[in-house]
Amino acid sequence: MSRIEGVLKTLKDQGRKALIPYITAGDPNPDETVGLMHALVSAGADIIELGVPFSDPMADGPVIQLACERALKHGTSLRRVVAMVKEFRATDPDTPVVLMGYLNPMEAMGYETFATLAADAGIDGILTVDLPPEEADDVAPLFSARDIDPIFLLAPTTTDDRIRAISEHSSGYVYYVSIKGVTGSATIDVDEVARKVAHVHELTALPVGVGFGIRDAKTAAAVGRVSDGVIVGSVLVDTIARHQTDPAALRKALTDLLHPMRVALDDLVH
Ligand SMILES: O=P(O)(O)OC[C@@H](O)[C@@H](O)c1c[nH]c2ccccc12
Repeated sequence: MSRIEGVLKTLKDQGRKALIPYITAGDPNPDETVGLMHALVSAGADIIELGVPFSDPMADGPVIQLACERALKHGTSLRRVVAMVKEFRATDPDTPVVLMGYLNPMEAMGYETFATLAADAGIDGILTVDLPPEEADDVAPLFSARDIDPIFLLAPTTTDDRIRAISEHSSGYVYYVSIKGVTGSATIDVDEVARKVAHVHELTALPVGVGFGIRDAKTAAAVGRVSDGVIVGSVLVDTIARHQTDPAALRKALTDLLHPMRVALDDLVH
């Protein structure tokens, strides 16, 4: 059983939901990332989604675009991101890390080299934003062969046939994108998400994580009620932007945001 499957199974047995924060590696600068990852775990993260900064992040809104710019300005390469996970892994053997990224840097490195380095660093899952699962036949097996879970996105417009095909290529969990549009959008319709996620659950046995548009504890709990986990990105990245120059204030601000989400999700158990 992979580290991701293990964590999700334990949570499910406890009736709890996964809290999956996203940050961009190298933002505000590469020296901060590993410390921020540990801070996220202390605040209640079950899995960390770590973004590989990219110059043309089509699926991202302005908040994460700027994070990518900050990280790239400081020379955050894919190789360096993998090294950050290795450093994190040395002191946290338990918390799964999902690397989230666009294909271009992985392709430039070579998928096989990337998969080998990722496995060696203790990366648990790889989410390739712009790899259509139909074209994943060549890439996903390189990850699976190294016990790395390939994770794919499902959108509100994804047809049933594609949901089935995508979940066949996936392990760990599938990521349901709650809205049409880019990351960091303001509002989500929780009832609509509930209907869609219930439908996805009928088509796949994998756990379903939901992301896009979750900015507060109340929404996290409402989405957690109908899914297996919530992914929270832009609101955290925005906080990083506002506290770039003060690492202590940054960690406190991140904790103040994330911990109430943990509490709200765990309150669902009762
Ligand atoms: O930022 P939001 O709206 O909270 O959504 C999570 C999201 O940031 C994270 O999972 C993510 C960042 N970049 C992405 C690109 C595609 C899919 C998902 C992502």
